[in-house]
Amino acid sequence: MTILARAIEVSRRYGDVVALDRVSLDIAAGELVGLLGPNGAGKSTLINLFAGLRRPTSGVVELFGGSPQDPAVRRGIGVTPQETGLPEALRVGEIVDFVSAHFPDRADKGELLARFGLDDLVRRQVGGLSGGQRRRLAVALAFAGKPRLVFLDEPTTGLDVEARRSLWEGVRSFHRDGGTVLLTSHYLEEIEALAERVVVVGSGRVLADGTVRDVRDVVGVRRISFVAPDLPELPGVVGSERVDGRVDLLTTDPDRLVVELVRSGTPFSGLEIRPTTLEEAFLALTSKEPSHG
Ligand SMILES: Nc1ncnc2c1ncn2[C@@H]1O[C@H](COP(=O)(O)OP(=O)(O)OP(=O)(O)O)[C@@H](O)[C@H]1O
Repeated sequence: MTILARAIEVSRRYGDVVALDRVSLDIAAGELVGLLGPNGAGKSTLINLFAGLRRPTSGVVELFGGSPQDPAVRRGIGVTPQETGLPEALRVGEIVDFVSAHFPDRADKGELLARFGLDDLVRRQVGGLSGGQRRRLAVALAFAGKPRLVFLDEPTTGLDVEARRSLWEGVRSFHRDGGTVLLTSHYLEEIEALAERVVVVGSGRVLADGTVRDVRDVVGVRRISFVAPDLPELPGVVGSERVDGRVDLLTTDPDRLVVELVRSGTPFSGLEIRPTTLEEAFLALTSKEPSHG
C-alpha cells in the first residue's frame, strides 16, 4: 500500500485556538476519503497542511514521502479550497490553459470540461458564469495538472442537486481511473455517496476512522421508538424526541434500555429498534466529544 499523504501527531495552533490536536492520518493511493466534521473542526486546516499552505505547529506532514513545502512535490496534487476567486474577465478555456501551464503533465481540456459538465462554456467569461458553474470550474481546475491526489474542501457548497450529482460523477470518474481524493463535506449524503472511508473530526481530533458502516458501529447508536403516554427516567439515553405520542430515544445500549423500559412498568406499544443514520451517529459522536479530553 503506497501512502500518498501522511500526518503524524500533527497539531496546529492559531494563537490560543488549537485547530488540530495530535492528528495522525494516512491516505493511501487509490482511496476516496471523506473528512466529516462540524464547523471549526479543523478540516480546512488539515487540507491546508497537506497542500503546503500552512505548516504544523508540531508533528510531521508528508506528501508523496516528501515535504508539502517543496514545489516539486506539490505539483502532484490538485486543490480546490473552500473559496476561490477566479479572474472575472478570463474565459473558462483561458483559465484552464493558465492553470494547466503550471504542470508538466496536463489533462485534456475538452475532457476535463466535459467531466464537470462545462464543455458548452469554454468561451464564456468567468464573470458570466452562475455560482454553481464557477464552483464546478474551481473543482475542475484541481484536476488540470493530472494530479495523483486531489483535496476538495466542501466541493459542492452552493450547488443544486443536479450540479452536485454532475460534480460527484466527475470525482468518481477520476477515482475510477486510479486517482486519490480527500474531500470535506457537511453533506452526509455526499460522504455516503462518494467515500469508502470516513474520517470524523471534532475539535481538532480524529473521532472515528473507518467505513461508513464502521463509523456507525463505533458509535453503536440505535433509535428506539414506541408509543407511550409518559416516559420514566431511563439509563443510557443520548437523545430523545416526542412526536404525536410516539417517543424516539437514541441509545448506545438498546438491549438494556428495553429491559429498563419493561421493568419500569410503563405501558408502551409499537416498539421499533433501528440503526441510526450517519448523521445521527455523527451528532452523537461529536456531542460526546468533550469527554475525550
Ligand atoms: N487563520 C486563522 N486564524 C485564526 N484561527 C483560525 C484560522 N484558521 C482557522 N482557525 C480556527 O481553527 C479552527 C479550525 O478551523 P478550520 O477552518 O480548519 O475548520 P473546518 O473544519 O474547516 O470548519 P468549516 O467546516 O467551518 O470550514 C476554528 O476554530 C477556526 O476558527
